[in-house]
Amino acid sequence: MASSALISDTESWKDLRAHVEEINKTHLRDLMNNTNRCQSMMVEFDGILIDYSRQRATLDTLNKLFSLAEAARVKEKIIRMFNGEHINSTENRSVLHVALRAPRDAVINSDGKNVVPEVWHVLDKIRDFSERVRSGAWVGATGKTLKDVVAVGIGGSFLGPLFVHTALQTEAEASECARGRQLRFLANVDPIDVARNITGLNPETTLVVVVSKTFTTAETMLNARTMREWISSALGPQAVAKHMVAVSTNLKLVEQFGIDPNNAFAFWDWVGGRYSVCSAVGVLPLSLQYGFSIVEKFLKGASSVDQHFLSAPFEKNIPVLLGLLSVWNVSFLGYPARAILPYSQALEKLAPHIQQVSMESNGKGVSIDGVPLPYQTGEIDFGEPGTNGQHSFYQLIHQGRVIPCDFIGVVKSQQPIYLKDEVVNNHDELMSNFFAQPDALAYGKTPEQLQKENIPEDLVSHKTFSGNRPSLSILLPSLNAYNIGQLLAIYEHRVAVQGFVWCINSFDQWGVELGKSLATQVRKQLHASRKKGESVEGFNFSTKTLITRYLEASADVPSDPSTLLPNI
Ligand SMILES: O=P(O)(O)OC[C@H]1O[C@H](O)[C@H](O)[C@@H](O)[C@@H]1O
Repeated sequence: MASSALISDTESWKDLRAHVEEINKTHLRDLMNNTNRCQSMMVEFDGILIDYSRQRATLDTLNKLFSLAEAARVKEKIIRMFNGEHINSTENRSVLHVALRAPRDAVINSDGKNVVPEVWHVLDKIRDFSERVRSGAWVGATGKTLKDVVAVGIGGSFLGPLFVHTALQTEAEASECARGRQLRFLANVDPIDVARNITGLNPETTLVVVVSKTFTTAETMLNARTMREWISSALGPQAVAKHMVAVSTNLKLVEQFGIDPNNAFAFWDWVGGRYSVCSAVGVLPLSLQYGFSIVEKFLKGASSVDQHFLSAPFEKNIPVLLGLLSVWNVSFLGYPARAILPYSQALEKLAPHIQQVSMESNGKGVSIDGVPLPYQTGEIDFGEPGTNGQHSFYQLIHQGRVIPCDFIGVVKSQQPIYLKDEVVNNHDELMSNFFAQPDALAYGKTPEQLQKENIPEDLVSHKTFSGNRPSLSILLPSLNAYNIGQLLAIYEHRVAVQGFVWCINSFDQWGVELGKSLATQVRKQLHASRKKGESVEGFNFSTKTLITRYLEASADVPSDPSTLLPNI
């Protein structure tokens, strides 16, 4: 395919378009009867079992998707990514989050230089620092051990670490290592988030980790200044050196902020924000909370999937298969959304994290060459743990819109409970739902079945389930640091595969800029109005009216305030 030609102009794409008609003649009820088909639609790697037999696809569909992958040069693009080529062309950068979890002796080049030694240099520094803090060798300004950590950051500097932290919190080994310690995340610029984070914390025993790739993100920098004030107003300005450290690619700005460069943990421009949880962004706060050896297991799990992604043939390659099936659902079957439904409360922050990984990566309108696309890219991701979601939005999934679902289950619970005299144990109860929901979606319930059950005629249509609703099931052996790393890497690479097929740049995010610059204009206005009483100018009627109302109704806000921090 010539670089400016669109993937939708290829024969493979057109073939899949035509194939939809064939698939529309099938029903999952019947497809599921074909054991050979179902058997070929299971794939296993490193303890993880994926069952995609409930996708609205046949083996023929898969072959056609493999042809599409070939037309889109997916294999070549994967290799180019691992080789450190500048596949993020609009920012002229490599995309090398795989190097963050590569073994110490691996060689991964960016711009002719092996980056793995730098990665391990920072990892070793984190191991050393986190051990000193955890052991009490590094203490706060008043000599007390720092047992609590507030990680200040937003977007990719927040969601991945929050996901992993939430998943580890109830894991036996990790929770033992975290005994007596707390890790909190301050993300939103809303002062309420500051209040929530500092409530119950003592500055004397708190370490603040400012996490920002750029060190310019408005929200993070204001929150960092707020936390600096919280520390210095309680302990004096000299305490900042002992109570604040940073993670960034911009070490110059870290120093300007007043953080000792020795206490700054670097990462690199070849790590995208939403792919940065395996850099110091996640590794530092998580190591402070759980110890480096737990976090190293997480990195190993991700690395295992990296190797699989690079080397497994496409028919057995989990991220490739899942990525291609997502493209099938979005671009051919026309399903714009995807539900991420982990049957594990520990995975409650998976969906919010994948929302950024997937939607910021693939929500694009032009090809990587800048050509407007005649097809939609990306999907609308949302999700909640089961069974909570079942009592909330599943109604729509069963009888309303068709939303392909990812069901994620775990064989061994992190926290088993057995009650004498119960029919099943608590985890089996949860898993009963995990196994039942995909079949309910796939098979549905026909009017004939309802009539046999003597359902009153006027209720038959209400109680009918059309079925034929696709899902896939991911079964993890357990949920420890290693498995969490595997799961993360599967989703990261799946998103990349989708972007490779759609021929977009999944690694830039220009769409977040416009809102930021308009906020700058509003910020200037609020400042001028509050300080100098200037009237609101330069906005459309609607925005002007709203801002004016806001200012008038909050006229009691002091124009030259003295410092006020939350006090709850
Ligand atoms: O880590 P930072 O530089 O503070 O960036 C935080 C976030 O900022 C923006 O919203 C970007 O779109 C995100 O991709 C990024 O993760």
